[in-house]
Amino acid sequence: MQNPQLDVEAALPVWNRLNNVVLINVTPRHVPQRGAGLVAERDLTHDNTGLSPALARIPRDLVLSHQSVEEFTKVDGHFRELLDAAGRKSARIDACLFLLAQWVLGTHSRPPPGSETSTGPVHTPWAEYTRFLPGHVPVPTMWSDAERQLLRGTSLEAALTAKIETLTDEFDRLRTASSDLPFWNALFWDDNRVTRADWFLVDTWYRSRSLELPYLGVCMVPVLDLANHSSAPNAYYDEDCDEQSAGVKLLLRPGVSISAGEEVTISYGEGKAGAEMLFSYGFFDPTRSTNYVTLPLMPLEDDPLGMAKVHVFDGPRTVQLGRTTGSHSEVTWESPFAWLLCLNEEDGLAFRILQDTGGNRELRVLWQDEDVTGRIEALEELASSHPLYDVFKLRVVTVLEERVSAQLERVQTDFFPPDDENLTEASRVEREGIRAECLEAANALRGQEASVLEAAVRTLEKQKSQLLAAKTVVAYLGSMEVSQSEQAGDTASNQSDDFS
Ligand SMILES: C[S@@+](CC[C@H](N)C(=O)[O-])C[C@H]1O[C@@H](n2cnc3c(N)ncnc32)[C@H](O)[C@@H]1O
Repeated sequence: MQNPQLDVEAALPVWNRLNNVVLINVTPRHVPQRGAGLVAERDLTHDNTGLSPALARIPRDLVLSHQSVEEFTKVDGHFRELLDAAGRKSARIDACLFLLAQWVLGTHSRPPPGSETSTGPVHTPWAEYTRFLPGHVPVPTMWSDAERQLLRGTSLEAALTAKIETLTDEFDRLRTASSDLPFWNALFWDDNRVTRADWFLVDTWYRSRSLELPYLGVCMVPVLDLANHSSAPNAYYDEDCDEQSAGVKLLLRPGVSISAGEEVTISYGEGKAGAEMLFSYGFFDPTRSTNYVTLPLMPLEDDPLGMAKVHVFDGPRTVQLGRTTGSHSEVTWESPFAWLLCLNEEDGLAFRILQDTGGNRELRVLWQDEDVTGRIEALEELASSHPLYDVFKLRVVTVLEERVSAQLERVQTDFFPPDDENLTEASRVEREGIRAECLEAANALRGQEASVLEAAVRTLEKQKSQLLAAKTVVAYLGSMEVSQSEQAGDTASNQSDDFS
């Protein structure tokens, strides 16, 4: 969809006045490399005493939250029809539908002939506000195919493929479901006004501009969403629950001074991994982002219980590797799912199907004959008192070492396949139209993840050697060898019987 973007410097002050948004000593400005931002109009100081001075106040009724979308369905019958047809599958989809509908209404002010009724369509301040939002956000869902290839081998690869499939599927379903609704058919699909790229863009707005508030939950707050991120922020936001002034406030941080012309920044979340920052916001600072890498795990190939394990496990089917700043050798890992993958029937893990009086069937998990269905994430703790705990841990460490080593090899593989040895990396970048900022971000992520994975392999190898030397493990492996040679002996004697 064509999105004639409104200029924040020229037009946002008018929108603010019309919608009771108050900016105090700050103003919207274009900021180099970051799109729009908020900038101090004069020197600001918080001397650590008294209340934090407010820099912006946004009324609560402007906030786009799950609750506000629900309330909106009560006044706009057309929108209610749209949400019902889309199936109300998640708060994110509903919020994105609200943004899309308001954006289309804002850019095509005339609704389809005969469609105006007492119950809609309703223009909200968002119909205009969406026109201040950027037409491009540098998150990888908006990258070209060639640019996305740069992320091969990083922890983002699988997440990105899954996200693109989800968004494509959502768009196809939306199109099918709303084509039967005359109002939305005329507004969205006549002349192919709304495209798949629009749905991707709306999702990007929501992902890169929403924040979490204690009472309103995940929401988008207009104008506050112009604040850019800094790892040393000078402002923060808070919810104002006072009935008279209910809304969201941007406040100066205690002990902070901002000079006139300086940017006002907030934190998008401390301790976010580089992959998460790139995925949600389209940028990250490799020197500041936390050294976390999260890798998906699959059931072991020959595990007959693999499907059942996936079915009963509600948590993330991943391993999280973390290296804290300052320590360059040790990596901690956490993976309740790996414990479930590595325990088996002979260890005391069992599955039972329970059927209630209504005929409903449910899969339950037992550990040492005790029902632990609600506690599967604590399997390591449950197994810690077992005499073979070190043997179990050796299995987990071995599986993780293989997984991490495979990922490391992949992330270190050249991402330009050698199809033409005469072409340099630079000429390939140019030929495939890869933008410099995508190459830079992907390289930074690959470098950061490779270094965490290398350290993780070293840690896991060390843990494996220590476990292999543990008394219980030595005794267990010894007993396994004896039983294997007895089996081999039995086979050999059977064979000699056969041949005699
Ligand atoms: C909540 S919006 C902030 C307003 C935005 N700059 C705009 O033009 O409307 C978040 C987006 O701003 C940009 N951004 C924010 N902080 C940044 C930073 N520190 N470095 C680079 N880009 C940043 C990214 O594109 C991010 O997805």
